[in-house]
Amino acid sequence: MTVTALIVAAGRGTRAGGALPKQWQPLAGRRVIDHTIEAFARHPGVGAIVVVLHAQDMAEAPALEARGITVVAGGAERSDSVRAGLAACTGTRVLIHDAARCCVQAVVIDGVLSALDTHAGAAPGLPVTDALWHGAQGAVTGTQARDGLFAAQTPQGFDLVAIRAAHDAYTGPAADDVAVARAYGIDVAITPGSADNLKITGPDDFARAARILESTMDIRTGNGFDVHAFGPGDRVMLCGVAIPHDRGLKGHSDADVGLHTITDAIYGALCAGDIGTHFPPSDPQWKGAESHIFLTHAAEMARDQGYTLTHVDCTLICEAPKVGPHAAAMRAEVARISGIEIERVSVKATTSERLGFTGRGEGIACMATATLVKP
Ligand SMILES: Nc1ccn([C@@H]2O[C@H](COP(=O)(O)OP(=O)(O)OP(=O)(O)O)[C@@H](O)[C@H]2O)c(=O)n1
Ligand SMILES: C[C@](O)(CO)[C@H](O)COP(=O)(O)O
Repeated sequence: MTVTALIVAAGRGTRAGGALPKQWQPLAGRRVIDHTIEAFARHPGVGAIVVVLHAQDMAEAPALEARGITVVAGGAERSDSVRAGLAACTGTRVLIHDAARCCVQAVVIDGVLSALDTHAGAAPGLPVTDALWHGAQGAVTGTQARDGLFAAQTPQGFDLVAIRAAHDAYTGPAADDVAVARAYGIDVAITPGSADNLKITGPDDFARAARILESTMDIRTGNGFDVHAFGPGDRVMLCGVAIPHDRGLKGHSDADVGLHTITDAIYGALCAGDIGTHFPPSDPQWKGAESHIFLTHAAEMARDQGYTLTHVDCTLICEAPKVGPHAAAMRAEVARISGIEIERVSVKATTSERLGFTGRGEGIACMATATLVKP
């Protein structure tokens, strides 16, 4: 059974407020929609992902498509967006999910997929546990029995052919895809929902979603420290930038002490040894190597293990050369090599007040930290 996750993200998020529609707002280190996509991308039962975007957000499409995601334009109502997305789905089953439910856990997806073995439709629901009232003008006007009532969540899963036919036959507003399915006669099982599977709707929901995501995240910090001695030369490589100097740095590779230290910080966060583990100095192929090779390797290793590099802080310790005039270029180079935004990279420098080996101008030391996050 091939399952496509259909993530609807074409709403404007008017109730949530903010400068951007809620799915594009930052939350716990990445955008809301990225958490949602990641939840399905890492689920072993999901074979393909279709994302429905608002026409004004189509500039985001190439980056999503580069991740193997199919992107289509949505419509004025949620049901229009679902219909547009269903046309692009492949396989036999579909999980229709709100981009705004970015904390969805694998166990909720598992429950829906299992129920689809015996039903044409399945969706998570939470039994209502609070007392229910009718109200008007700030006063209670009646009560409502809660027996048999559920709060509906997504993903709502269906046989693809059946839900396409149901949407084609449906007219008028629909609270969700279960309503559309039932109107067509599709039998829908209720599977276990989760209080954590909230839909970001109002401004306060961002903080709640961040707490949920952060409580399950694997957040790691690694540190690195390296030293290279000065030797003959007319420039030094620091954080990928060649800086004219009256001496060079000695080393087996290009001796870029900045990139070596950041690379070690990432390996440290991954508990993956150090630069010498992966690029032994005894191996002649790394003689004179450009150090971006090492940082690229560490950053890819982190990505392959599901981590996002969210921050790098690097401090160079030397009396000379002066780092300040080159710090912006260094940040840009570290960001480019590691594949992250420049705003996530800090490069700064200090002297050691003429004390010690750096103070005597015998070499350059460097320390760095790297933060990795896995949702
Ligand atoms: N025309 C629409 C409307 C909604 N959605 C998506 O449907 C999900 C649930 O809808 P809701 O929470 O109501 O989102 P918005 O419509 O964006 O919110 P608001 O009503 O506050 O504007 C969201 O992921 C939203 O992006 C969509 O794809 N197309
Ligand atoms: C589909 C849904 O998430 C089920 O709870 C919900 O109905 C969609 O959000 P909206 O606020 O009703 O548009």
